[in-house]
Amino acid sequence: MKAVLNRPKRKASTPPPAEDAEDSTELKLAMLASLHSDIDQETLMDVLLAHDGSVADASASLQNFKPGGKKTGVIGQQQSLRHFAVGGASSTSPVKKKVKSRKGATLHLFDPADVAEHTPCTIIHNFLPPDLANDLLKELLDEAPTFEQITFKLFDNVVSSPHTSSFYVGSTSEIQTLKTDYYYNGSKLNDIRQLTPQLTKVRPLVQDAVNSEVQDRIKTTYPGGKKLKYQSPNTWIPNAAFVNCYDGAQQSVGWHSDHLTYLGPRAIIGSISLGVAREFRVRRVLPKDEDTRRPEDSDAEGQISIHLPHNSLLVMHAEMQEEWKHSIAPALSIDPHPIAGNKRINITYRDYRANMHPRYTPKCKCNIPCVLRVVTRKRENFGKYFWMCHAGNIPDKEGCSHFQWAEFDNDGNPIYGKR
Ligand SMILES: O=C(O)CCC(=O)C(=O)O
Ligand SMILES: [Fe+2]
Repeated sequence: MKAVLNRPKRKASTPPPAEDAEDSTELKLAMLASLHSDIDQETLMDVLLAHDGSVADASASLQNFKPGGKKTGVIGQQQSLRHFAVGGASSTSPVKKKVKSRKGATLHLFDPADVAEHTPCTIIHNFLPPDLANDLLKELLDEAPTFEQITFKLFDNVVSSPHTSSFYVGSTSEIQTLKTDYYYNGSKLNDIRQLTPQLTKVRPLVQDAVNSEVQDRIKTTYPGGKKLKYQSPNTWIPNAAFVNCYDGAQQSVGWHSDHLTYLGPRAIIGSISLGVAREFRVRRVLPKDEDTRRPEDSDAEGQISIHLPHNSLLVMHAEMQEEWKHSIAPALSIDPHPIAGNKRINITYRDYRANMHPRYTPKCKCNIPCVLRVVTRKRENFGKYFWMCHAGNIPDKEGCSHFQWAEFDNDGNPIYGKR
């Protein structure tokens, strides 16, 4: 599930020490966002930078901030990057000249060909038969009032993500297993539900579409048409669905990447959007070592906004969780949806892998199964996976400093050598 910016400060630990600093900007950003939920993340980031990373100073200067001047917040300006490509709007071939993101500016993508070219995602518009999409939406709108906000520990505070969600699996025995064996942010989850009739009906359609998108992606994008190291060659089977509800323009989810602990490396996720159209922002994560940082890196980290209309399926491909972060940005305005009003429902279908069950994964000194993470800060170990203690995410608990490198075979199957 997601790593919703939930890294508390830890005491000195075993390597890689640079990971201690990981996400510190995002933590600060999340803190500011929870204090100023009406202000968009781009502005928060600018203000944070202008105050040399001091949350207190940035927050003080935001007390009198009036949202509105900088951005319209309205989705729907640009149609396709291909209109700007060499060869003009009539060209049907893919863009040859890469249009890159720029630091400080958001590149808005609406066209599936642009999304496939510039991000690790592909998108299918009008994915479900219209009536099925509406039935699924109605069913989940009925469920949503009982969803809860996810709370997480940020430094010494417990904060809530500004949206609600719930977690669904196929059978009562799976619910039981998830409740007793699995940990999220160091604790057990209580709200696990059985897949609803429409979620069950849509599941095989998502499975087929995602597997076929993955095959296409391998052919068109990865060098030599070969699957990536660690990418599973197995059929992707969505046995869990995480459902989010965003009620109104201000509800959002901060920058994060989804937890790999139960999905394994190079996880694939199929994400359906229903109701109000919102912006899904993505940005690349590059190593932050001062000495090896290249000037072009900051532009490559510029944010890209993917427009997610009602009844679209977004596939997050292999490199998404390791090398990119994503968020649902707060909007300044939204177009109400005829069925959902101001609400957006999102379903992320996921494949919980049997060989990543917590009965197999390493345990830390707190006797809790470790969380799987990936190095993103240091160029030296960039992309290497490791297991670490996440008991520190539990309010009032310290956690231990357990760390060990994680090993996988070429197909992404874990190798559990020493425990
Ligand atoms: O609402 C969305 O489209 C994304 C939700 C998300 O990132 C998550 O559930 O991890
Ligand atoms: Fe996510």
